[in-house]
Amino acid sequence: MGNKNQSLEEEEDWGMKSWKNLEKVGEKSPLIQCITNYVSMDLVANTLLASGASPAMLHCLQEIPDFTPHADALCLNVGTLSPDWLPSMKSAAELVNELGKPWVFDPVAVSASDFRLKTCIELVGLKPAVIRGNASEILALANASRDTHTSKGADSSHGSMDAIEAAKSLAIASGAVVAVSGAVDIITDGQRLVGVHNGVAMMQRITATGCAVTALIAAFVAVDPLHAFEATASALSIFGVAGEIGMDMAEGPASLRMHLLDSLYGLDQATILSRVNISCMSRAS
Ligand SMILES: Nc1ncnc2c1ncn2[C@@H]1O[C@H](COP(=O)(O)OP(=O)(O)OP(=O)(O)O)[C@@H](O)[C@H]1O
Ligand SMILES: Cc1ncsc1CCO
Ligand SMILES: [Mg+2]
Repeated sequence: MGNKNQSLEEEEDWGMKSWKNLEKVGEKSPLIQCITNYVSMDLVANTLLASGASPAMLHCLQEIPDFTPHADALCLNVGTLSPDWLPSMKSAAELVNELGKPWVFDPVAVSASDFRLKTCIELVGLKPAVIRGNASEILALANASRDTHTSKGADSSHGSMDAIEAAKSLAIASGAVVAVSGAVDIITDGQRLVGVHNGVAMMQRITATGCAVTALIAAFVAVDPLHAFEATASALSIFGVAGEIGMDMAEGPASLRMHLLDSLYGLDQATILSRVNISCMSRAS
């Protein structure tokens, strides 16, 4: 009985936290600089706009000193990595660090090549506030030094539950909050661990939904930088709820993409309070 009440309170609390974070994004319209892959640029920008944030897809090294100080958060994504973008990524991350603003990292297909793996390890060294990947990516990043590469592409060949220990060890080693997306999204700071039970499987059939939710995490962390763990879980849950509502109207991936964005734009407090499903999974010892 006690436990049941406690878990009910936690669920209500997460619903309200998620709503408050989304409301703050709408009120403050944080400016999110995204250095992201070519595939994802459109969906990332439109996801941020639908949530109330303001996207800027600038990646030119010469523009970073002028522009990046105006950003409220930075999102880096290595999906279509090339050596000429790397100085921009590093310079932008270093600048936001100096300015005390958060940045969020998406290690897309981290084990596709040695160059990408080395780059991702270097970027993790630049202290992202949050790292979000699918299970294969988080496993590969956490195990990088042990050379246990398994999946080379952008899609996951593991379930998120397979990556819980990897996520915890990556969080402890990097100091970042680590999120593993999947049927249940896992979020940990190395101590706390929650699962987000929102979303629909069809979201995997739209390219760059992972990249989009990473950018949404950046917007949520921008408005609550001292609570990156809560901001990350909220953003994943809100994006999942938008997917669930979108799926009620969708006939396949293309219409889900449209309805997900419309649903994200239209979310209200009552819907969020009734649908956010985040539960405490364990406490690391
Ligand atoms: N089986 C599932 N059931 C419900 N939601 C899911 C499922 N799989 C993924 N999602 C949701 O889809 C979104 C994208 O997660 P996914 O793990 O597919 O990212 P990804 O592999 O990095 O995608 P991409 O690289 O294409 O951007 C997340 O919001 C996640 O919660
Ligand atoms: C399919 C794909 N390839 C490189 S980036 C990307 C988008 C999903 O991460
Ligand atoms: Mg991805």
